[in-house]
Amino acid sequence: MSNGIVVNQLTKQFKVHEREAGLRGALHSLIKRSFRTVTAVDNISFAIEPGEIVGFLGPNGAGKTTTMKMLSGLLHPSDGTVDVGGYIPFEQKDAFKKRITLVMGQKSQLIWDIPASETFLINQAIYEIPDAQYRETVGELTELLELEPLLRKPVRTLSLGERMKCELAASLLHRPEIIFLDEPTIGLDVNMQETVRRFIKAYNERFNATILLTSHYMADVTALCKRVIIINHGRILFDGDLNQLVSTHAPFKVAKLVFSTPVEKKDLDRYGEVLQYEYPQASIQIPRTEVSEQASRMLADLPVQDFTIEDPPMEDVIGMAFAAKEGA
Ligand SMILES: Nc1ncnc2c1ncn2[C@@H]1O[C@H](COP(=O)(O)OP(=O)(O)OP(=O)(O)O)[C@@H](O)[C@H]1O
Repeated sequence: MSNGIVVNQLTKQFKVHEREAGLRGALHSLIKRSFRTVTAVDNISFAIEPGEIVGFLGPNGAGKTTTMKMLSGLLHPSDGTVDVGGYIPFEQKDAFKKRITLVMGQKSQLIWDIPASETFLINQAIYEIPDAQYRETVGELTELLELEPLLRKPVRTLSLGERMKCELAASLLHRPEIIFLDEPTIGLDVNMQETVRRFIKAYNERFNATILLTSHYMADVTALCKRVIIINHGRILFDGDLNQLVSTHAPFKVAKLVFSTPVEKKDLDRYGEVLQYEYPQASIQIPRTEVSEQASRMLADLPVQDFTIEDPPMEDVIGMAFAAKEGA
């Protein structure tokens, strides 16, 4: 059975009730209701191969959550078709629900006043997980996520990061092969983000799970996703290799230098565009094709104490991709 996803010309429109401003408007809208149509997802198509981890990126309100809800069967599409692991999600078949999961960083399925281990038991019953498989999976997840000290505490006493780890475990007890992760690291500190990221990668490798992930943290995307789909105003702006996105929209790298003695700013201009210079540090933007030549010149000519070459921040690359499309 395939774990792939095929989305074809998918659209979702919401009808939103519009109320006129002020008391008069409020009274008027009681008598005559007017509606506006919001197109949250606008004719998108893509396919995801079994075992792929794809980053689903875009600004607030772009249509990411609405798409994930349609893929997991919580929302009915207005138009178009969706095939997730061979199922039509909105039919909500039990066999489909056993193969997928949707984790939303901003929402919790754990019951607040009882320990996470008891929510696990509820999920065991809901997903009809046989005892032996349940014990084995809980054991694996407990080890991978270091849950041992957390499982018996009431959920309300856990930190945000601890709760997210339990949340992931609860969502994965039935070993779904297709996973929708909507901001799984939101609000977590850097160490916990890293733990969750490592876990997602390990789960993907262990079960060859297909994963669609949204995150506003670019470190999640660069660590986990070879491919990204960028969406804005419900439409796909880019679908492809992350490296290709970077080289198309940011055809340069940034050299970061630390000097042992001061240098003149004008002496830096000849290597590229100086983004910032305040002794002892400088950042210089260099076209990708010239990086090795300029790097060896700088190391030979300047009193360099420390030197690194970096890609521009992903946030900037995505900003450039948006700007290029909107200007096109
Ligand atoms: N139930 C709804 N009723 C009306 N409009 C909605 C509904 N759900 C979403 N929308 C609208 O659809 C658009 C897309 O929203 P969606 O939540 O899918 O965006 P998103 O990309 O997930 O954003 P974020 O990063 O903020 O979570 C927004 O304009 C939103 O206001």
